[in-house]
Amino acid sequence: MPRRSPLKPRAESSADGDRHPGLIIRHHGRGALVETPAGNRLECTARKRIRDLACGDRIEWSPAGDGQGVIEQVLPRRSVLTRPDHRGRPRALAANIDQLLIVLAPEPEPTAALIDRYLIAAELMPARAALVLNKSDRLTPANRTDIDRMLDEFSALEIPVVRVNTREANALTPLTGLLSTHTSILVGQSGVGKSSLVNALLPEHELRVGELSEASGQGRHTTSDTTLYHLPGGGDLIDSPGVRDFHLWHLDKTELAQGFREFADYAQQCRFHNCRHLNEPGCAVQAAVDAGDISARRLESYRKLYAQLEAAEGRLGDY
Ligand SMILES: Nc1nc2c(ncn2[C@@H]2O[C@H](COP(=O)(O)OP(=O)(O)OP(=O)(O)O)[C@@H](O)[C@H]2O)c(=O)[nH]1
Ligand SMILES: [Zn+2]
Repeated sequence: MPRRSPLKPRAESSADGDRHPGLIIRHHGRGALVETPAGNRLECTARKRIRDLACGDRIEWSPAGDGQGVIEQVLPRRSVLTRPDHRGRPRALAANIDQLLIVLAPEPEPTAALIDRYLIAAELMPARAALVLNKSDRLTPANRTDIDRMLDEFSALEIPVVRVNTREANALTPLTGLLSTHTSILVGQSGVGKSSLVNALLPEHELRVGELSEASGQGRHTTSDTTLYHLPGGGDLIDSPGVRDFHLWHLDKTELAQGFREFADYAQQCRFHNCRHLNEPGCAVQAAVDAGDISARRLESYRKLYAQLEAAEGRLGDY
């Protein structure tokens, strides 16, 4: 390794030649808004061979004149969120997410089975998961007990749970804490308050969208574009209507058990190495349920999903 000359500090590039590192803030077709480590933003076009670019991708770019750049390479991703395009082929929507925040609320009434599905998605991405109970101002003596019981089951799986609302000042503090060191997305049922949370977390949201449009000089983006936001309290949020709508599109039934984190230690002890934990003899996951170490509801949820996957040949229905 040649030693760096103290007189010639490298530019912000640590890449070879005229290549510089960057982060995709937003992309549209072959173009993308790229942020440099110093926080500058420039419009770039991707080389033709780069097929699948996504918001959140770490890339290398080279200057192309006019203050614009060319994306030369996409660096390996730690995770990717895909959804089918109009032909049903998976397309990357967002990359390098490391936290899935599952938003729920007293209304619409949450179901544990739906949370299970989001948790499977998180485990398989892989990303850390946390539950965000929004509209905490709507908790009543009547609905609180059921919700607490449901959330306790997930807390026992060491999944963080926070209670927030978008109506009171400072009521988002537990959420900003969770967000601060991660690249997160907010997912959840319609009406739980995802848009309200994004607006509350990004008070200058509208302004920022305007700025981005000006920076790109293209005005090509629409409100449906997936965008990465740096949060005022630290951490990044990747958001778009498509991301919020996220659900599991494809899942192999043989992967399903990996989505139930508490099964792992027991599954190794099943009599058959390829035990499906359905009704096989010597199933250690079933034994753990009988011993009260795993929730019977979770195993039941797994079995229902397994049956659905088998019936639908690998495609999960909509949430
Ligand atoms: N009481 C109360 N209402 C809230 C809170 N947050 C959001 N709401 C209301 O809940 C409703 C749904 O909020 P949205 O932010 O549109 O929910 P969403 O999850 O984005 O819904 P979709 O766009 O359909 O996915 C709106 O009427 C909000 O005003 C909250 O903390 N407390
Ligand atoms: Zn088993």
